[in-house]
Amino acid sequence: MQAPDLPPDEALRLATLRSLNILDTPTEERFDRLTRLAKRLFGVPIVLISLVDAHRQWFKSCVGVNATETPREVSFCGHAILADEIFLIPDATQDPRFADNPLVTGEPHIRFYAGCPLSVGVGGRLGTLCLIDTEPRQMSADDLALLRDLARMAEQELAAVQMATLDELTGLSNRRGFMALAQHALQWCERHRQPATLLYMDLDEFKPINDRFGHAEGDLALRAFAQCLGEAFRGSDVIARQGGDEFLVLLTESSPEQASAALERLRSLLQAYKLSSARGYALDFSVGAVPYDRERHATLEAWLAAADQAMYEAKRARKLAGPR
Ligand SMILES: Nc1nc2c(ncn2[C@@H]2O[C@H](COP(=O)(O)OP(=O)(O)OP(=O)(O)O)[C@@H](O)[C@H]2O)c(=O)[nH]1
Repeated sequence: MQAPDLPPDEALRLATLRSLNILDTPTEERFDRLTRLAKRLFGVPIVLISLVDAHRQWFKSCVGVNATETPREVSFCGHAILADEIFLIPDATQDPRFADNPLVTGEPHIRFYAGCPLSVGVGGRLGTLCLIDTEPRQMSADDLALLRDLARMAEQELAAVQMATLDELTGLSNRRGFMALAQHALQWCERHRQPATLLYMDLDEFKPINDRFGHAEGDLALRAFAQCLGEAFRGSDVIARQGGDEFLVLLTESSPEQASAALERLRSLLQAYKLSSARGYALDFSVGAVPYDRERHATLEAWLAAADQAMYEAKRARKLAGPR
């Protein structure tokens, strides 16, 4: 048996998959409708929407099997996500990569497999819509086109899941997306005994920008701030717009000193933006920076509350100090 290789973009692929916060969620009619439809149209006993996680494939939707996941190393879908085209195995018993695969020699006795990769944006191939039969079979050009069409519909549903985690104005994660990504990032830091710092930021004097220059200018300012965040922090940091003029950054593998250095970078970028854009206002912010402490922060929510409180105190101190 040949276990599937890892795709070159595995890290981005897994980050995208996890940011959807879809793994281990309950069944949903919008996905089940597609697998049922494919089962009827192709007359196969098994159809799956399979998402390929680090060590397993997990089924967002499945008809014809009771399992909800299998190890990645025995999965056909692990192979199917390595290329853009449909991965077709007319008879697994005749294919040296699969003839002794336990899913072929045992339940569910796979003979035929056709998996169309599913992508969302540029995040890589997250999984497949796949057809499985216990008899060998072939696919016509029309069959292949139909499977592709159904896969595009599954991708649209996945994209809708992704949209629910994004902030439309800035393109950053929204709070929901942040909670999902931050949970994974924090677990990673815990496992690898790495420090992490949470930044809770609120723009200063943002309302006057709206009031003086209009809401559209306020939107532009929020987008400019988001852009500076993206440049100041690492690609692996979790950056989100919490709502209104509040932003969150979770810095992983970062000491408090490294977090301070990143904040200094951000202030320099904002200063440069002010000078180059000449829009008649500055973008400044108050921040609460709280290093992760497993004793004090039992949950992500508790950590966020501590950073919110620290931000509030920083803002109050700034207001007491008067205009700068
Ligand atoms: N343009 C724009 N404005 C927004 C958006 N969301 C929230 N706001 C405005 O952001 C402002 C946030 O209020 P505050 O945080 O109290 O304003 P502030 O002037 O920064 O106050 P301080 O934080 O005390 O300095 C409100 O006026 C909201 O109407 C948005 O998506 N676009």
